[in-house]
Amino acid sequence: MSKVDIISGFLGAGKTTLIKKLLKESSLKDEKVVLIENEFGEIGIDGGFMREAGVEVNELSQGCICCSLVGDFEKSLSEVIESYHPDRIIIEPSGVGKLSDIIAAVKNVKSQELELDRFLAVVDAKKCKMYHKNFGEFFNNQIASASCVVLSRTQDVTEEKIEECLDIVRELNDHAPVVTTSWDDITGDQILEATNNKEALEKALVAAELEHQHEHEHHHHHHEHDHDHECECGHHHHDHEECECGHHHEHEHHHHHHDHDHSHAAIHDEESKAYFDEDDLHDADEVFNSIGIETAHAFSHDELDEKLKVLASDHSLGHILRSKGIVKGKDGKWFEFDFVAGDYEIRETTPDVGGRLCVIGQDIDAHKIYALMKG
Ligand SMILES: Nc1nc2c(ncn2[C@@H]2O[C@H](COP(=O)(O)OP(=O)(O)OP(=O)(O)O)[C@@H](O)[C@H]2O)c(=O)[nH]1
Repeated sequence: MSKVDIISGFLGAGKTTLIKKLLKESSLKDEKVVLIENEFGEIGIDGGFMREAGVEVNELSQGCICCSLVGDFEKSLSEVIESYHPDRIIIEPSGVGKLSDIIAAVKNVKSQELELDRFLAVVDAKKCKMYHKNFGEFFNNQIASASCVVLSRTQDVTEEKIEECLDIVRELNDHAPVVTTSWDDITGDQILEATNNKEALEKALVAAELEHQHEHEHHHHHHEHDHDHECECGHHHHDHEECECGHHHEHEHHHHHHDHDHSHAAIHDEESKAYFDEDDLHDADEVFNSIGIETAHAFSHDELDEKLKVLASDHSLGHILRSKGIVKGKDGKWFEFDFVAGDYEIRETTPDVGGRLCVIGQDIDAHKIYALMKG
């Protein structure tokens, strides 16, 4: 029997950091664990880090999170069970994945060998309010469907900010225990202990089912009305479906009618209006885009710092929400960096097989970003 934990959280919330902490400091370290990551981005960055920690990583291809997830993901999950018979499977969905979709996909796997154990939403206390306003469709779904909510970066914010974050969480989810203590002050075991709540799990399953039904009905409606396509082969079918003719039909982006200048401002202005209409549901790849860059350039610390500053401040590049990477430095050094909605950090690290980075955001200008970050 393999238990399944899903660790969701918006872009850069701290999912990978939390998983590492749990694997190191909690009873999970004595279990045979397989991690499944579903990265939204062209280059897997975390894979290398996690392999260092001795965990199997099975990265799924990027793409439409909602639809392609189901095919690829269920197959991947079944394969993992058959090949490894792990005690536990930890699923780290893409930051823009909807938790209710992942839960539904896991429930779809017809295996007696699976038991859903916990669904976490990691919520960045620093960005909670802004994400709630601007990306509620994705962000709120993760919180609403969670059996436990773990706030991250609470050491960086005021008590008021934590309260504000709690209010947002409680508005969406009244059953999940919420961890508000800074991760530096508690052990992985304490966090894991807080997430062992069967009653919250039952309620989360019901909440996720409702969220999913809402999505599903919407998708049907959506597809029936404006997303059916006639393929060159003469077949009529929905977007995202691989036709028997082998053609994959890119969906059309009907939703990009937003005023870009307004939205550029929106992400930096907490009081601005929500980006989406409440009832208009989207797939992640209609809303977010990403670019992966491989580079052999050796960056000086200052140069990298300068480039990340530009990424944070130059709105003509688009709304940059997340970037991470490993790049070669000068004098045999290597750097890894993390950029989350305007905040970033650069750390020295050990050499890797090649420099690579990814940038994820909304309406991003891939050419400009490439020119900036390639080196
Ligand atoms: N000290 C501390 N660092 C945090 C916390 N949460 C996130 N971080 C840092 O934030 C950055 C992003 O964290 P990740 O764990 O990579 O976030 P993620 O959710 O896995 O990111 P994606 O996979 O890109 O969505 C890293 O530099 C972390 O060290 C926290 O609560 N405490």
